Amino acid sequence: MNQSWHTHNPNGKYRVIVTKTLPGSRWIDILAAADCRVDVCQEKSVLDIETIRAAMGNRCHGAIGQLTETWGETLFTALKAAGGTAYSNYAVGYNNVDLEAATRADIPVGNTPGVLTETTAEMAVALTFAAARRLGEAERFMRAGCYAGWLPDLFLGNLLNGKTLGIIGAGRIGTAYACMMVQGHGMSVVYYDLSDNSELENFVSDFSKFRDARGLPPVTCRRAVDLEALLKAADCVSIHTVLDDSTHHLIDAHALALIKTDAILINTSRGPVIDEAALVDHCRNHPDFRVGLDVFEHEPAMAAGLDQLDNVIVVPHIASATRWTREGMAILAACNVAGLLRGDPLWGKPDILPFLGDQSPRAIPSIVNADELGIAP
Ligand SMILES: O=C(O)[C@H](O)CO
Repeated sequence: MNQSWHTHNPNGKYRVIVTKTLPGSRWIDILAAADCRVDVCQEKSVLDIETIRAAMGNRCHGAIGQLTETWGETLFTALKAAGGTAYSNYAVGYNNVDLEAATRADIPVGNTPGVLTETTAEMAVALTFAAARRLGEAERFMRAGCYAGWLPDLFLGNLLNGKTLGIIGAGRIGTAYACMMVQGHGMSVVYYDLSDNSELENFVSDFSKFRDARGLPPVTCRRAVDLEALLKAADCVSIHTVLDDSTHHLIDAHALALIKTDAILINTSRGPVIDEAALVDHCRNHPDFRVGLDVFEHEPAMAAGLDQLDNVIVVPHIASATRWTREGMAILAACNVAGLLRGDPLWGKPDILPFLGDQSPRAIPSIVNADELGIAP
């Protein structure tokens, strides 16, 4: 351990390493109250596997890692050998974690659901409007001193009200985003998912009745028969799926060619769901096609040419970046590790917010390989 690590509660019985400083301080109190010594890496750069393994040394009971790190066979074997029995990702997504390797090492993997839902959905909304109304281009134009007076055709964009929204992945975040766009902007929804989302369908149907009573046109929600049907129907496609083998490059050149040429494409899930080189080509050839990206295929790099495209707005993977959410993620990750080390039961309820109250429940909020390990409630 060198000076880039900071230690809290040095005499704690368990040793937990945390590979980045996390927002807030309550997460440290939670781990300290569970008798953990907490070693926190102060480096901003992404830690490689060797550095993390060296930090574990031969005594490490738990770890909190980042979505930018590859947690696979090497690290889980090392964690187990160091006496480790607990890992939590500081993220809801866990495509950076080899769950089979963790399960083989008998290590439960925690994640941080429930506190990112609205925050990420709000960013998807922000990107949708930024793309539809060309905010990036218009702001660059203003800052460059190009504004010479109001014009009838200056930066004409797309009206979303009354249009069709295509949701790829109607889970927690996709559903929250869909509700915001239906309720706020009168959009109808077509979604692509492995299962029916009757809650979303019922919400839209009830909201349509509310609109009807006010003399407003109906809104509808239906599950697409396949991805092709969604891509052809939508005026705005927003990606909310997990990244796995089945969704890698789900949006490739062929899929892009099916989307309306003046539609909007938003991605706040994981970069590799889109073939980014194909997207650059598509945007070059279709200037009215507009895109908002929070995530990138080879993060932090962008595909060559992406940064030159006026019809693309890009932000640096900040969809969950509100103080409340990032502090909440830290609390959930700490509760995952503290609860595992203490031998608490799994929470098993969908409402995760009680963990953010003054007194977190004596339970483990969320373990993604609980079934595989046979520890599901
Ligand atoms: O998976 C996640 O948690 C987000 O991508 C980062 O907050």
